Amino acid sequence: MTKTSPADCPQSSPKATSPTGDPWPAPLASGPLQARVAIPGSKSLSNRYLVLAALGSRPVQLEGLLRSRDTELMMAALGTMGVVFQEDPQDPTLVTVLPPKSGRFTGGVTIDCGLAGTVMRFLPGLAMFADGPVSFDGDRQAYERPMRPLLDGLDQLGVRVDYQGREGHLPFRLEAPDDRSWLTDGPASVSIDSSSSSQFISGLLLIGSRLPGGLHLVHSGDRLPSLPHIRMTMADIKAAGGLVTMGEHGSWDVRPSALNLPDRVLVEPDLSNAAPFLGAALIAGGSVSVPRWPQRTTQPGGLLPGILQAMGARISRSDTGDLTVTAEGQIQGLGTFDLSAAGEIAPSIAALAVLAEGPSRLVGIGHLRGHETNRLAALETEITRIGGQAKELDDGLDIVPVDRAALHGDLMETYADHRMATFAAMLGLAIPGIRISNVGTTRKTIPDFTGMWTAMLGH
Ligand SMILES: O=C(O)C1=C[C@@H](OP(=O)(O)O)[C@@H](O)[C@H](O)C1
Ligand SMILES: C=C(OP(=O)(O)O)C(=O)O
Repeated sequence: MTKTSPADCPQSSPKATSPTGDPWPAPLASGPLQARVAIPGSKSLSNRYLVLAALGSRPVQLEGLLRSRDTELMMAALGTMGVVFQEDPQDPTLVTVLPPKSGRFTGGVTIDCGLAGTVMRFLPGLAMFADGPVSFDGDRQAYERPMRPLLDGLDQLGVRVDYQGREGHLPFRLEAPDDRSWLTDGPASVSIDSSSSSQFISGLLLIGSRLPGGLHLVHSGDRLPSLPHIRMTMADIKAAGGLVTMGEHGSWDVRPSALNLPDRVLVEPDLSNAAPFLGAALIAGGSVSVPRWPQRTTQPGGLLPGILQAMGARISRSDTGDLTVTAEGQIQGLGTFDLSAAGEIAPSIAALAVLAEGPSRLVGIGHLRGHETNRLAALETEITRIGGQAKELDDGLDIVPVDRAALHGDLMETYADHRMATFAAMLGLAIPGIRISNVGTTRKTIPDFTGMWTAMLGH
């Protein structure tokens, strides 16, 4: 094991750079596919396990950890706050997390969130348990992402919040309350409107067990996206020995308890990142398999096989855990389809919808305007750019197929958004002449997207 101390952790933001030249000519599929693609670890699970391990009191070994920009940012941030990581020299995805012995995090530090929602929404809560103020900053583009509901929640727990730019946005500085005696009186009551991101709820649930009287959390908004991600947070807290329950009307109770994940935790592959690869089988025909597809999962990507089936794919599973998508190259439109549970796969579904035979109206995803970029605007612009037809709705995106002959290649923008890059690569399988600007932005959640993509195509 190589020991990494906070001082060894990269302090500057791991950047998403293009390894393959910019722009990248997206490869066309020359025929039906026959590929098996191993998908790296789940971003959402990796960053939850890193945070839960940091909140514990014993070493935890994570196996199959995603190593990409979002997890590097998380590890660098936790390292700055006093967590130590030991990485296996032969396998960087095998990492042991050693939480601070004192149970308190190092304050007086600045956290770089990059553009990672899981870093900017899961780490502010840890400032409650730091021995000094903690400042948060990130990419310029991250300044656009909503933060206020989380910080309002922390304010209700007595945290002093100082916005250093625009109110409700990064950058900001947090200082834990001096007087926490009232937190022992019973569960701390917090009420926030989490309709713009489920990550605010997850970020507060993650620290609820460490509050002396626990937490009673209420969501006051009229809709809540990405419920599977909230259930994932609850399942992971329970796996660490925490006690958390969800009420019927958007409320949660977390009992005070120690959090300790099992000594060794295996991270599932990122099922949302499987979407472009499995979707490729629908576009090009043939079959694509993904190994280690879990039988049961809390990931919203678990909904993917059903969605691809609705678009015309055949789905099969092997005894050895492969999930295989097989198709003939025809794609059915989805009609009106509520994607609120799995908004992060919307760009991949949108690419399929552009090439489908019937229309698709993706709804329940207005919150995508606060993702890495305004994804609804970005998808409309990029689909229109290549001759397709798409229209932003209040709550989603309307995609009407056009004749394939009307679709043409162009230089597609990615807006520093990994999923806009993989969306463009999917279209590039069927539309000649697509070039992708800054394809290296895929490093946010996939260490080597272009390598995996060309290998899938047999190039
Ligand atoms: O908790 C998580 O790991 C995530 C929750 C979702 O956020 P939103 O609820 O903001 O969509 C999802 O889109 C994001 O990619 C990851
Ligand atoms: C919305 C996403 O990421 P983040 O975790 O930065 O919110 C995403 O990966 O699609």
